[in-house]
Amino acid sequence: MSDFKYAGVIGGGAWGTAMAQVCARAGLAVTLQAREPEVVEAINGRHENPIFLPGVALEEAIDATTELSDLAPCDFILAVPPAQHMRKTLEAIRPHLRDGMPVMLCSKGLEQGSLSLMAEVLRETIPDAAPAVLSGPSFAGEVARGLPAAVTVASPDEGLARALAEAIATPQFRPYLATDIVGAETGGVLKNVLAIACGISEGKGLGRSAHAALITRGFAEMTRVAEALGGEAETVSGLCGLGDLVLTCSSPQSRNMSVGLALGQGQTLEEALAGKVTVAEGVASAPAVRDLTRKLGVDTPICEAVAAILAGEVAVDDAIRGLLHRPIRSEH
Ligand SMILES: NC(=O)C1=CN([C@@H]2O[C@H](COP(=O)(O)OP(=O)(O)OC[C@H]3O[C@@H](n4cnc5c(N)ncnc54)[C@H](O)[C@@H]3O)[C@@H](O)[C@H]2O)C=CC1
Ligand SMILES: O=C(CO)COP(=O)(O)O
Repeated sequence: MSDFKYAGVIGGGAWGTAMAQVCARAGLAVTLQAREPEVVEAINGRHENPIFLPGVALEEAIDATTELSDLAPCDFILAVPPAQHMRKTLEAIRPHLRDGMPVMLCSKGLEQGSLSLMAEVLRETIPDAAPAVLSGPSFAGEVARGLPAAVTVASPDEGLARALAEAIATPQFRPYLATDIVGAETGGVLKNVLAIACGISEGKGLGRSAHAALITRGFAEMTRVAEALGGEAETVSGLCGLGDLVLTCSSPQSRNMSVGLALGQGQTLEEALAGKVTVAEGVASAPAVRDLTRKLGVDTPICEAVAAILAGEVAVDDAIRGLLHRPIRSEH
């Protein structure tokens, strides 16, 4: 049995709310910090999050607040803001955390500018935190409704990964353990960019064969990037890599895939994102992934094509033509 009894969740979006739900179902006390007072009011008063997770009845045990200081007594933190806001979020929570606080990073993105994964951002902002990563195929709506899901919980401290996993596990939410946080994070970053590619393919009506080719060649890109960053191919072959790639590339429930779908159907990026309060992380991560892989000298043609389309540097049809006209090469 884990000693963790009290979880603090930062971020009242769909995934932060779903993770608070998981923690409450696992029997933990939970405080969820959200930026929006109306989200806090709805969670505490009506046990729902109508802005980011509409239509889901939330556990009454979830206590919401706008104040990061209210997370001070927690045994561990789940950090779930959009990746581009992770640094300032961690800087803001830092004064309220005790030394060595376990922080489980649940966001999936690469920081623009620094080209840092979230664990690097954590190391720079709260150097004495004990890092962990939670990632895997898990749509917030499904998880929050109690449908089954399995994820990777990774930490270089195997004992911490186990303690966190045991604390949050329920019969519906099954964590597997890993020690490779670089691999675990890289999978989550790239699958979002690759899901945009799959959405574009779907929107253009390119068929199931193209879809399978994109997933497979995208997985090759993911593996190369993870290894170049010091992660392991075995990690990305698991839930946090291949598993999440398959999920996110296969359902318009994915915000990333649906952005791609809209682009493939001829919308501009501005049109595809118009009026959305939710985040499609691949849009912000794609240029950072391109900068990083060029720096690393890793070949990622699909991610490059997505970055170029999103930046308006190339038309969708030209990007597809470019991918299909690459020189014939060895598959492995
Ligand atoms: N929704 C899902 O099914 C899953 C999402 N994730 C990851 O969780 C992370 C958060 O995504 P969601 O909870 O889905 O978000 P969301 O799209 O439901 O909501 C947007 C979130 O962004 C926050 N936000 C907006 N502007 C901000 C700012 N300036 N500073 C800080 N926060 C700001 C909002 O308060 C809200 O919490 C992302 O990295 C995503 O990839 C991971 C697994 C599943
Ligand atoms: O990460 C997710 C599922 O594992 C959610 O994907 P989207 O952010 O594309 O909706």
